[in-house]
Amino acid sequence: MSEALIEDLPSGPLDEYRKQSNFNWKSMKIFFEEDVECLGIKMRMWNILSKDPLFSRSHTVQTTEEMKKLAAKRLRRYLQYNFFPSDISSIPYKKRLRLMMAVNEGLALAFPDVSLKHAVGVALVKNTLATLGTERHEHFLEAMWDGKAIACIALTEVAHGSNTKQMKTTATFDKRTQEFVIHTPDFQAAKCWSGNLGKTSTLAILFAQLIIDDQNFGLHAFVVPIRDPRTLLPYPGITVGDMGEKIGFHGLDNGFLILKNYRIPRENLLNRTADVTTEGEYESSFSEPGKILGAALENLSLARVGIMQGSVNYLINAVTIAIRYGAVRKQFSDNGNDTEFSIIEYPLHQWRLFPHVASAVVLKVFINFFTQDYLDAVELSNTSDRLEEVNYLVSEIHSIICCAKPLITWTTQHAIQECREACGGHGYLKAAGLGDLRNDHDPTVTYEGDNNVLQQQASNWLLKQWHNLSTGKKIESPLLTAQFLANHAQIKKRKYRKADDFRNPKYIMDCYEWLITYIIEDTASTIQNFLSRGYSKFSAKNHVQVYRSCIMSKAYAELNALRHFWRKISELPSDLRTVLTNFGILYGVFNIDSRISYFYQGGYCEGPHMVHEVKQTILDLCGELKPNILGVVDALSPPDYILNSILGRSDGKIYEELEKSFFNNQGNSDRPNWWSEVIIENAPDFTHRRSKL
Ligand SMILES: Cc1cc2nc3c(=O)[nH]c(=O)nc-3n(C[C@H](O)[C@H](O)[C@H](O)COP(=O)(O)OP(=O)(O)OC[C@H]3O[C@@H](n4cnc5c(N)ncnc54)[C@H](O)[C@@H]3O)c2cc1C
Repeated sequence: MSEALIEDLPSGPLDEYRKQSNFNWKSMKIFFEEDVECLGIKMRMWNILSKDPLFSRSHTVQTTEEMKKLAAKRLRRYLQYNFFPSDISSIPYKKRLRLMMAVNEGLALAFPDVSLKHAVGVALVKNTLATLGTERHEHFLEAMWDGKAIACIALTEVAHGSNTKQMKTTATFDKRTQEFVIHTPDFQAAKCWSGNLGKTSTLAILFAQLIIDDQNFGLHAFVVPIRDPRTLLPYPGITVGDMGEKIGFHGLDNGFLILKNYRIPRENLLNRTADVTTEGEYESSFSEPGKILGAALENLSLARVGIMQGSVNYLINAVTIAIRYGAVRKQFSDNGNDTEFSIIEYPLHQWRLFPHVASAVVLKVFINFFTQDYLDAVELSNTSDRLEEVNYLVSEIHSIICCAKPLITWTTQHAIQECREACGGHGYLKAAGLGDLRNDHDPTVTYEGDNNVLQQQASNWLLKQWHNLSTGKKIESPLLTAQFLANHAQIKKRKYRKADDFRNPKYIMDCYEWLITYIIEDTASTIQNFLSRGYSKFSAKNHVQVYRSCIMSKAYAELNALRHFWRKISELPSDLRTVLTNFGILYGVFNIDSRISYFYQGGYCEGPHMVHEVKQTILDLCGELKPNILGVVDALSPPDYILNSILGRSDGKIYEELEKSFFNNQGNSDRPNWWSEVIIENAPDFTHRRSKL
C-alpha cells in the first residue's frame, strides 16, 4: 500500500490545525492499518457499499421492525457481494482469519447490526464448526461458506449467563435411535439473547449438558436445526421468538428458544474433543471433562478479539468527532477581544480529550499486533494433536484477553460519553453520531463475558503464577507477559526518586511492574488471611476483588498494551516514533495517576513530589501534543462515509452540515397534523395586543 493511494483530506476550517503537525499523517495511517491486504479489502468494501443505495447512511429514526428488516436485507446483500478472495477457504487458517476479521471490522464501523449478525451468524459459527467440529460437519460448514445458512450461538439461558456450568438445557443420548434429545426443562433454562435467533436463523450452535444413562458429562456444543430455510417457520418441537425492544443494536434480532424433547442425529454433536459412540460410550481426548468446557469456550475468544477490534474503532470514531469539532468550535475570548478561541485551546478541554486519543493510539496498535499473537496460538492449538501441550500458551492468551476486553471496552464506553459532552448540545444530535456509537457499543461490556467476571479470570491466572513462584515452580508464561514476576524481590525494592523521569517509557513500565507486583503480593496474602480465618477459597477470592484483583487485572492489561505499543513503534522512523512515544507516555501517566494511591499505600513513594510530577507531566503533554492532535486523528480515522457524523467530517464544515441537517429534516417546518389536539383555547395572539404601559 503506497501513501499515494490514500486520498488527501479536503481543505476547510481544519487546515489551521492540520498545518501545525510535524509528521506525515499518511505514513502514520499505514502504520495504524498494519496489514496492507487488510486495508485494501476494507477500502474496496467501503467503496462498493458507498455506491449501493441499500447501504446509504441516514440519520433518521426508524422503527425497530424496519431496522431488523434492513439489517437482514443488508446481510443478505453483503453475503452476495462476497468481499473475500475467491480462494478464501483454502487460504491458511491464520491468514484467512485475519482477512475475515478485517472485513468484519470494516463492516462493523458503519453497520454494526449487520456486522454482529454476520459475526455471530456466520463467522463465529464457521469458526466453531471448524475448531470444535470434524469432517462429519463439513456439510454445515460448506453451507456457511456458501452463504446458504444463517445461524446463531445459543449459550446464554434466562437464569444463567456468566456461570455456564449451571446451564440447564440437556442433550440426552438415545442409543435406540442414535439421537440426542434436546430439552429445555423450564423457562429459566430457555436460551436467550442469541443474535439472529429472534427472526432469521435456521441453525443454532447450541450448548447443552450431555447426558448418557443419567450421567452428566458437562456442557457440549450441538448443531440444531431451528427453522425451515424455505419458510423461516420453526420446526415442530421448537418455540422461538424475538426478545423485543432493546436500548441499542435495533437491527439485531436477539431471540429466545425453548426445545421440547427435540431430536437431532448423534452426528450433530461437535466432536473434536469428545464424542459419543454408537454404543453410548463417552470418549474424550481429555482426561478431565472440565478441560473440554475450557476448549469449547476458548473458541469463543475469537469473538472477544473481534469485540476489541470493533471497540477500538468506536473509540477512534468518537475522538475523531470530538477533536475535529473542538478545533472548529469557538467559544470565549480574552479581555474583550473579539477573536474567540477554539475550544481545543483550553487546557481543561485538552485534558478531557487528549488522554482518550492516547488510549485510541495505544489500544489500536496493541489490538493489531496482539491479534497476530492470538491467531498464532489458535493455529497451534487447532493443529496440534497434543492439546495439553499448548495449554500454557492458551491459558496465557486467555488471561490477556480476559483483561484486555474489559480494558478496551470500558475505555471506549467512558470516552464516547466524554466526547459526546465535549461536543456540547450538538453532540446530542443523532446526526452527530455519538449517540449511536454509545448505544451500539454499550453491550460490549457484557456480551462474550461480562467484564467484571472476565477480569477475575485474568487475576486468577496472575495469582496462579505467583503461587508457582512461591512454591518453587516455574512461571507458565510462554509469551513472557508475567515473566517479570520472577524478579519480584528486586522490583519490590524500587522507590520513587526525584530524578525519576516520567518521560521515559522504561520508567513507566517499571512503575507498572512495581504496581502489579505489589497488588499481587497484597492480594495473595489477604487471601491467605481469609483462608486462615475459615473462609472457603471461593469466598476468600470474592473478598479480594474490590481494590485488589480488579485493579491487578486492569494494570496487567495496560502493561500488556504498552509493551506491544513500545515494541511496535520502535520499528518506526523517528518523526512518527517521537510523536507516538508521547501519546504512549500520556496513556501511561494518565493511568498511573488514577492508581496513585497504591504507590503511596505500598511505600513506593512518600510526600507530594511523585503525584505532582505525574499530574504536571499530563498537563505538559496535553499542551505539547496539541499541534499534532489533528494529524494523529486524521491518521486513525475512517473515511467520512463510514464516520457518518456531521460534526466529525474531514472538511470541518460543521456549520454547513448543521444547516443541512436542520433543513433536510423532513417535515421540520410543517405544522403537525395533530396541531388541533394541542392548541390552547383563547390563547392570546400577541401580534394584535399592545402593552398598556
Ligand atoms: C446485545 C447482546 C447480544 C448477545 N448475544 C448473545 C449470543 O449471540 N449468544 C449468547 O449465548 N448470548 C448472547 N448474549 C448474552 C451475553 O453473553 C450475556 O448477557 C453475558 O454473558 C452476561 O451474562 P448475564 O447476562 O447472565 O449476566 P450475569 O452473569 O447475571 O451478570 C450480572 C451482573 O452480575 C455480576 N456478576 C456475576 N457473577 C459475579 C461474580 N462472581 N462476582 C462479581 N460479580 C458478578 C456481573 O459482573 C454483572 O454485572 C448477548 C447479550 C447482549 C446484551
